Amino acid sequence: MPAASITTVPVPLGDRAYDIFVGRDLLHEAGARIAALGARAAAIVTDAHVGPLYAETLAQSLKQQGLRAAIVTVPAGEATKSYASLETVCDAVLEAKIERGDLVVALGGGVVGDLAGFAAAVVRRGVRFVQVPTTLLSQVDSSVGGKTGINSRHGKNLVGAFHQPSLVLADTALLDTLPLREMRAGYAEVVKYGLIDDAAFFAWCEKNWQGVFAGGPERDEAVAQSCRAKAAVVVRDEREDGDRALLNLGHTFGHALERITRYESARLVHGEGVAIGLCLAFRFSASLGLCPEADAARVEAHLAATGLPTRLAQVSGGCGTVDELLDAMAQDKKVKGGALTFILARGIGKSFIAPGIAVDSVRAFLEKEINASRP
Ligand SMILES: NC(=O)c1ccc[n+]([C@@H]2O[C@H](COP(=O)([O-])OP(=O)(O)OC[C@H]3O[C@@H](n4cnc5c(N)ncnc54)[C@H](O)[C@@H]3O)[C@@H](O)[C@H]2O)c1
Ligand SMILES: O=C(O)C(=O)C[C@@H](O)[C@H](O)[C@H](O)COP(=O)(O)O
Ligand SMILES: [Zn+2]
Repeated sequence: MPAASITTVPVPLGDRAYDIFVGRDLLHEAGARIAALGARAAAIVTDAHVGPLYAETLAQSLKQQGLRAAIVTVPAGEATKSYASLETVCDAVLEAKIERGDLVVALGGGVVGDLAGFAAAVVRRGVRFVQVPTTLLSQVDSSVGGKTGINSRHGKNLVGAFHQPSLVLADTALLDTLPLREMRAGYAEVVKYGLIDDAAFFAWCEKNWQGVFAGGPERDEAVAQSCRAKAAVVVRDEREDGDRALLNLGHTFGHALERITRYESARLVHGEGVAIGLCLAFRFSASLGLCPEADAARVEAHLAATGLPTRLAQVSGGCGTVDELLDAMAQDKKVKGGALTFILARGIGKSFIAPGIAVDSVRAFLEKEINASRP
């Protein structure tokens, strides 16, 4: 049998440089790659869905390399990015006697990665961590770039730290067990890279999305290309002093919806918020005369074709009032001097950072969007 092909994406961040490996069946050989980091023990943090599927394979692979491995399991879902779960994970990592030279290994989606990464950032004032992302979203986005954190009742990801992983192992075969809803959610972040600055990649997505979902070679290609795109931005601007904010395309609206739906995964998951947010960002840009209406329509048509929500009316249990949406957006991390910053677009692949957006123009746009969706 020919060896499965593995793509390596370097993230050259000086003394925080690391590699992302993308390919099928990386989990079985994960122990050797992780052991090469020189730790003696690892705390594998996972969730209640992923743990039973993959944690034992990873633990065995680590043990074969002579590492001590403990497994810490948290509940699945966005509500787990909380102060309470942070305490649970930090205590469990300490209980497992993980030293500074050891590792926290995040085995799961973005929820586990963000939570475990933040625990690693603060336990003993910083231990190293490895990302083993198991959702499409975490393989193409959250495992790369070092943003870690939890949610607050005030808003998404408002408590956190930049803490880069030491290694990312994206085993695309693990996505074979991912529910379709979560595959779609992750796909919204794939499309985002095309919309930011790569119109050719967006066109590739329109043509190849079914292969990505089905697990053909297109899946590995989409994951590797997304990681290359994200790594390039992170290397330019690790701590979001400038360009990195482009990765927030669709998120000012999306994060507001996640707060309004109280981080209840049954109502809305992050990628669905991003899908609606991407469409809103393009329609808002069109309403300001910045972007052709046809481009906004093309974005919506593609996301809708994959089964993603694209309109506020599709938020289960309601999207809240305009005032509630604006109130949630006021806590966005891109706010400067009280003014909103949006990522807007002059067209597909032509996104830009737009500071100082008047609240009144956002209000008028949202009123129109909400009224348009009334029966
Ligand atoms: N740090 C970053 O840069 C960054 C980037 C994007 C998103 N995020 C964050 O990531 C989170 C969303 O991550 P997500 O979409 O991966 O959600 P998630 O972690 O909640 O995972 C989605 C669901 O899929 C299940 N699951 C995971 N892998 C599976 C597998 N292989 N087989 C079967 N089930 C599996 C999980 O248990 C969960 O129920 C949000 O909190 C978001 O804010 C962070
Ligand atoms: O890595 C980034 O930078 C991103 O903005 C990627 C986003 O997809 C991700 O959802 C991120 O967590 C949002 O960051 P935040 O700073 O707005 O919380
Ligand atoms: Zn995101």
